[in-house]
Amino acid sequence: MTISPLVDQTIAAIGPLDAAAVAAAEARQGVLTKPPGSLGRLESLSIQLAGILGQPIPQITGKAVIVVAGDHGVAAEGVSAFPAEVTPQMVFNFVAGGAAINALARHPGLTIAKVGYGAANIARGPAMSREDAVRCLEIGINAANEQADAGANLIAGGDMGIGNTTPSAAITAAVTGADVASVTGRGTGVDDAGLEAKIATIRRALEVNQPDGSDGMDVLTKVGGFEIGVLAGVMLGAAARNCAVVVDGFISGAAALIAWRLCPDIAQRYIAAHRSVEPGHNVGLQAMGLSPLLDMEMRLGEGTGAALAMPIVEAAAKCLAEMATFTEAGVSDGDD
Ligand SMILES: Cc1cc2ncn([C@H]3O[C@H](COP(=O)(O)O)[C@@H](O)[C@H]3O)c2cc1C
Ligand SMILES: O=C(O)c1cccnc1
Repeated sequence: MTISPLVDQTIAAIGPLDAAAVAAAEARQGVLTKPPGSLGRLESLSIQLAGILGQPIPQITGKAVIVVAGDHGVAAEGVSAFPAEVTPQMVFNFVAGGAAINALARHPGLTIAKVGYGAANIARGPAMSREDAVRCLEIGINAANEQADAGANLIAGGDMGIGNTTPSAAITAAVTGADVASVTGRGTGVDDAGLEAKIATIRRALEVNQPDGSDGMDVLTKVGGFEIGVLAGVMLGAAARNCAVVVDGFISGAAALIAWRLCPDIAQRYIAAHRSVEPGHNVGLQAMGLSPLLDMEMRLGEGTGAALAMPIVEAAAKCLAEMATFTEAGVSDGDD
């Protein structure tokens, strides 16, 4: 399948994990001064990181959260508890440093890479043209490359886009085959009637568009969104640079599903940060074989869950790097 030279090259650069680094990290975990396995998921995380970064003792050299905003024509169907104007208003808030993600990752900066004035209403037709979908992926790849060039090797995406839990649910249903009702939540907080109407809107979007859930480009074009496409590109770009991809909440999870359909090997480079309150998030994570690190009962997006999980990933790397071995510390191991 050919998407564009940049996207094709990026996908081709994403291979399986570095097996030698994985084996070395695994062996080292076995001789550090602790009962085997006692650091639980910190151990498996450190081993996964070794494989992703291609380093027997992986080092996090920099972190980045790339927040992407997009408007959604489907907001006109009343699927959100908030009006679409909130999206650009929140972009100003991000730049001013006043959003939740600013409190967790304090380095505001704005890049303008406009795809268009919002995705079209998916309840009536496709979200975007194929050209726009390609452009989204390329913008994301370039953004990830910029961060990797600046030294980041732990990269997350974050989203802002009123209405975007609707395409995210449509994507999750299309890719996983799950029933729409099981992957649709209240987003910003729609009431019971709003939730029923939202489910009906998502069913309509899938009926009208008939996305092929095995084809990431088809899903993005028909029931995606601009920020979701850019986030999928960020993930592809980061993975191609041997960076770890920290997956945030429901919208990032939907983007991760699209990138996974474009490149199945990428899932090994995903670290699921947290379990969103949105029920579809866990469905998507499970389809990719991922288990989230945290359950903070969050449902915000913006990369907030990913930012919270990053110190845990760093802790995993530090334990592997900095702990003494039984021999070094003169501590008797279990065989003595
Ligand atoms: C003030 C505000 C800040 C946000 N930051 C992220 N979201 C999140 O909520 C929205 C998705 O929910 P729905 O599909 O129900 O519209 C997205 O903008 C998402 O980024 C926010 C929402 C609001 C209102
Ligand atoms: O899980 C998320 O990322 C999420 C959930 C609800 C609304 N916005 C984002």
